[in-house]
Amino acid sequence: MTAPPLLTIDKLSLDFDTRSGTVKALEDIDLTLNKGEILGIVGESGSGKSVLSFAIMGLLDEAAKLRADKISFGGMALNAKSVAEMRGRELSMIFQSPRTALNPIRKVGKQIEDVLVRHAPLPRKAAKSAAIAALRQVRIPDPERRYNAYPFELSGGMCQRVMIAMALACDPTLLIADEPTTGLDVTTQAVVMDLIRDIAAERNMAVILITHDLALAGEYCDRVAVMHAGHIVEVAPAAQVAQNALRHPYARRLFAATPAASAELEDLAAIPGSLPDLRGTLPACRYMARCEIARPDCAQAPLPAHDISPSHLVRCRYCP
Ligand SMILES: Nc1ncnc2c1ncn2[C@@H]1O[C@H](COP(=O)(O)OP(=O)(O)OP(=O)(O)O)[C@@H](O)[C@H]1O
Repeated sequence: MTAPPLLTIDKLSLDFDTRSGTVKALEDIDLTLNKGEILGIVGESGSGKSVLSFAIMGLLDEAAKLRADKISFGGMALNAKSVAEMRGRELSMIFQSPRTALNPIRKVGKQIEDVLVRHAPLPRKAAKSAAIAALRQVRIPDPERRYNAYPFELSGGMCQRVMIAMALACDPTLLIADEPTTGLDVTTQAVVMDLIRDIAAERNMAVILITHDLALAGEYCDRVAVMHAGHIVEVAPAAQVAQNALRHPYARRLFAATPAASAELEDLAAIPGSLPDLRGTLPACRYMARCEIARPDCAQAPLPAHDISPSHLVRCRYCP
């Protein structure tokens, strides 16, 4: 018998009420994540990757209107109360720009200690050695000395490792990593991604990797979900990325715009057209205005879900 998924999301939609109208940021999101699995969520800027992770983490602002048939984590319904209890413990998140996420005037070791004291919870006395162990686990050389460093004394890659140490301090079951390698040079990106992958494997921790970079997701993830304008348009085993076997016209464009193992934002801009305005009336397929195979009935709901295999799903009426 197969184990139930760690995370299940059924029919999640998210609107933001703004002065200029309702932004339909996410619609009909279905997603599962297994224990220990690494799932990449890929799409260009504005496709909804971050708001989806904020929805899972319960970090949405008051203008957000979230609806879902089901969001469950570890067999429990995730609601405002349960997610607040799990955040920082079972559920953890790292963001891009580690330098701005860290407190500039507090030693990095103390910042890890703060997390341990608040969430583990550990007494302050025991937290110092645990913080040093956490620095060692993210392969920071000479962790006893680095415990006393301020963020400005560390490189961007080291700061990101400190952020990872903080996120992992309470041994989460799910880590959401939102563009964790943005702003890092290519070698440091690989070091940080190898670290996340290795720790995930050691701890059987699930990871959601949010990225613009389809090649990176293909390399480090087990499965990849491609997002466009608030829809998940394709979910496939990551091996399909390297084999250029994604089917959705947008996913194929995204692949074509990924020149080698590292796509830059500018390369992704090579996809023709732009994201639709998410306020007002939208066609069922939000990609149709940019799509070379669209037909008039692509505007009609429902947006079909087409199973290529049990692990490969595409939401497109006409892709082969
Ligand atoms: N608080 C908010 N109020 C109104 N609209 C919002 C709000 N937060 C996000 N949005 C909209 O939701 C959509 C998805 O945004 P999101 O930040 O999740 O995209 P993204 O794919 O993560 O982009 P990026 O890669 O640039 O971070 C965008 O159209 C954005 O403008």
